[in-house]
This record gives sequence, structure tokens and C-alpha cells, in this order.
Amino acid sequence: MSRKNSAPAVGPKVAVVGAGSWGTTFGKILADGGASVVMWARRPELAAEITESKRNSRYLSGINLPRTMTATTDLAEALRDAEQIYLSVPSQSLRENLAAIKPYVERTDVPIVSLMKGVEKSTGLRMSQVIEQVLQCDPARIAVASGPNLALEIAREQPTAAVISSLSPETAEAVARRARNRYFRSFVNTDVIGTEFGGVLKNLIAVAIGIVDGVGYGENTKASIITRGLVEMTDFAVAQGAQPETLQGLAGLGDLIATCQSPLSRNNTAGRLLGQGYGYKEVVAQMQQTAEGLASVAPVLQLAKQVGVDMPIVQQVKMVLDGTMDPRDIAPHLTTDDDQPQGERTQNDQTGGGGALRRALQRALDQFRHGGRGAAGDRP
Ligand SMILES: NC(=O)c1ccc[n+]([C@@H]2O[C@H](COP(=O)([O-])OP(=O)(O)OC[C@H]3O[C@@H](n4cnc5c(N)ncnc54)[C@H](O)[C@@H]3O)[C@@H](O)[C@H]2O)c1
Ligand SMILES: O=P(O)(O)OC[C@H](O)CO
Repeated sequence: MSRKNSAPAVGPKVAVVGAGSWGTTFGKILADGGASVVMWARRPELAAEITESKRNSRYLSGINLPRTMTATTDLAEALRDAEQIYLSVPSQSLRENLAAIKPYVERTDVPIVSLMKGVEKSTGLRMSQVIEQVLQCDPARIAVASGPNLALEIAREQPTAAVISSLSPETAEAVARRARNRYFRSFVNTDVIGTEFGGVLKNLIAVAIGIVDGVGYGENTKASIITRGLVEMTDFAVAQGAQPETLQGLAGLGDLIATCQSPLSRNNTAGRLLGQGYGYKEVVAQMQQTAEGLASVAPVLQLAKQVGVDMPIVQQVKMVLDGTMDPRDIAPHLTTDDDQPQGERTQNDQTGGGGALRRALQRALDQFRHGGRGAAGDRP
């Protein structure tokens, strides 16, 4: 662990591509868990600072990085002989980065782990789908990490949990064993769709909560939007093939709470600026770091339309971003909705006994497939 002064043992090498706030924090998690971590950074001065000063002053001010963490701008050097590869670049740049990574990983079967929480704007694909498409690799090799994971809190070693998801329980477990230490606990599941969409969708609700903050509304409005936001997240994710339980777990409710509550959240911050009256371009110009929610709004609404799911809160975020709605009109429902009372539960529950029965059957089938271990829900 980084607190100890004795020379650290050299553990298995892992690589982290992307040295922003989350990539660097995840590198620290892995190094504090015993791995020897090599980061790939775009800028030579950042790579040098991480290697020589054990600092990343732009993204993680005041944090000391472990001695077993180094960085390079040479992708081949970063990836060579890595036991696992973690990816943490902005979602809209993943495809171009994968093209550069591909020659170094196509003759290996090392796990590739997405740490990202966005969808590709041009295709609507989740990050694991982009990885599978570009690397043309076995999806069982791919894992995703998600959960209530505000980088700076974890870099300060505050106790936190995450979930590692892969279609392959073995891959999820191998990654979870590596990505854990005394302040960071990784759970596992096999619901990649739910885990990834949880991370994408909570960003959109956090933008809405930021708008509420910026406008100056209080806790009732926020609680109403968070609660209805979780319903929207669940309806959408289940329609895409997710297990509803995942949205009640770390990657759904857990991350929704953290991101909506924290001023550290970039999505929340972007929303607050919108609520204060700044336009989309001004907000983008003011943001020093990646706020994934801004790029995910349009593709998420497009996907929602394809499967017939209503997302009134996400729709309002889009209207504020487009400048077609006054932020002060934000509400847990669309004010243009007709006045018919709606049921409170999710669309999934509103299918009545059928929904519950379907889930029970699915769980039984998953348990059968996974040798008695349930697929849904975060497992230690
Ligand atoms: N910061 C967090 O608390 C946190 C937590 C969990 C997940 N995430 C997710 O991690 C991902 C990365 O976010 P972050 O917080 O590290 O962002 P960041 O803005 O802190 O850092 C992004 C990094 O990517 C680099 N970068 C920018 N454009 C690039 C390009 N075209 N190619 C390669 N590198 C490029 C930047 O130089 C920087 O090093 C996002 O999907 C985010 O949602 C972030
Ligand atoms: O700063 P944000 O809004 O990108 O959120 C960071 C993490 O995703 C929180 O889990």
C-alpha cells in the first residue's frame, strides 16, 4: 500500500490507457492492490510527472501516487506483457484509441476493461460494444467497471465499492481480484448491459440535478427527479436487455446517489452551469474535464425511441441543452404531458405479474447457466 515506506514488491504488470482523473485513480487502486502499473498518457510532461514525481497535478491535485506506478507515451511499452488492460479515455475518443491499441493486443487473450461511462454518439454503441467491434475479440475477454466512484474521493483512499461486469464470470472475477485493496472493493456481475447503461444514464440524471441546483430549487425537486430518474434508467436499461436488479445496485442507484449529490461530479457541474443560464457551448468551454452526459443525451434518446421508452427527464435535459426549454421549467415530468395520472412504478413492474414471473424465470435460468451462481445482482 502507498502509505508504507518499505520498498514495494513488484507485482504483475497491468496497463491503464488514459491518465486523466479516473485512469490515474484506477492506476492507484491497482498499484495499492499489489500490481505494477504502467499508465499510457498522451502528453510527455504528464507521463514524466507521474513517473518521476509520483503526481498528476492537473487531474489529482495533492495526491501522492504509489511508487509502483509509472507512465509512458509509448503505447507498445505500456501494453507489453500486461496481464490486464484498463481503458479510461473520453468515450468519444475510444474508437480512435482502440485502432492504435489493436496491433498490440490481437495476439493475446488478456482481459480488456472499460472504465468509461458513455455511449458513442455516432453509433449509440456502449463502450464494450465498441471494444468488441474494433478489436474483433471474444466478448468474454471484455469487462466493464462501474459504481459510485468519484475519482478524487477514491484517490484520497475513502472506502468505496464498485462492480466489475463481464459476460464471463471468470473474467469478472479475475479483474475484481486485481482491482481491490483496503479502501476499494470490487463486486462482480454478468449483466454488462445494465452495468454500462447504469453508468451512462446516471450522468444524464446528474445533469438534470445540476440544472435544479443552478436554478436554485431545493430538495423536494431533487428527490423527485432522482426517484423518477431511477425509474427512467430502469425502464430504458431493461428494454435494452438489462436485469432490473443491476439498476438497484452499485452501477445504478449507488452511482446515481453519488453523482447527483456531489459537487465533484463533472456532469452535475455542467448541469449547474446550464441552470445558471450558460448555453451549451459556454458550458463545454468552461469544463476542464470530461462530462460524458453531454454527449450521451442524444444517442440515449434515440435508443429510447427505438424501443418505445419514455424518458421525460432526459428529454428535458436535451431541451435545455438545445436552448428550447427554460431551465426553470425543469420537473420530474414533462410539463407538456397530458393530465392523466400515471402509475408510479417502472414500465417493467407495470407489466404486472408477467414482469415478476419473467425475472424469476430469468434468474433461475441464469443460475442454471452459471452453476448455481446468480447472474443478476452485485456479488462479492
Ligand atoms: N473522474 C471520475 O470520477 C470518473 C469515475 C468513473 C468513471 N469515469 C469515466 O472515466 C472516463 C474518463 O474520464 P476521466 O474522469 O478520466 O476524464 P478526464 O477529463 O479527467 O481525463 C481524460 C483523459 O483522456 C485524455 N484524452 C482526451 N482526449 C483524448 C483522446 N482523443 N485520446 C486519448 N486521450 C484523450 C485527456 O488528456 C485526459 O488524460 C469517462 O468515461 C468517465 O465517465 C470517471
Ligand atoms: O464526475 P462525473 O459526473 O463524470 O462522475 C464521476 C463518476 O462517474 C461517479 O461515479
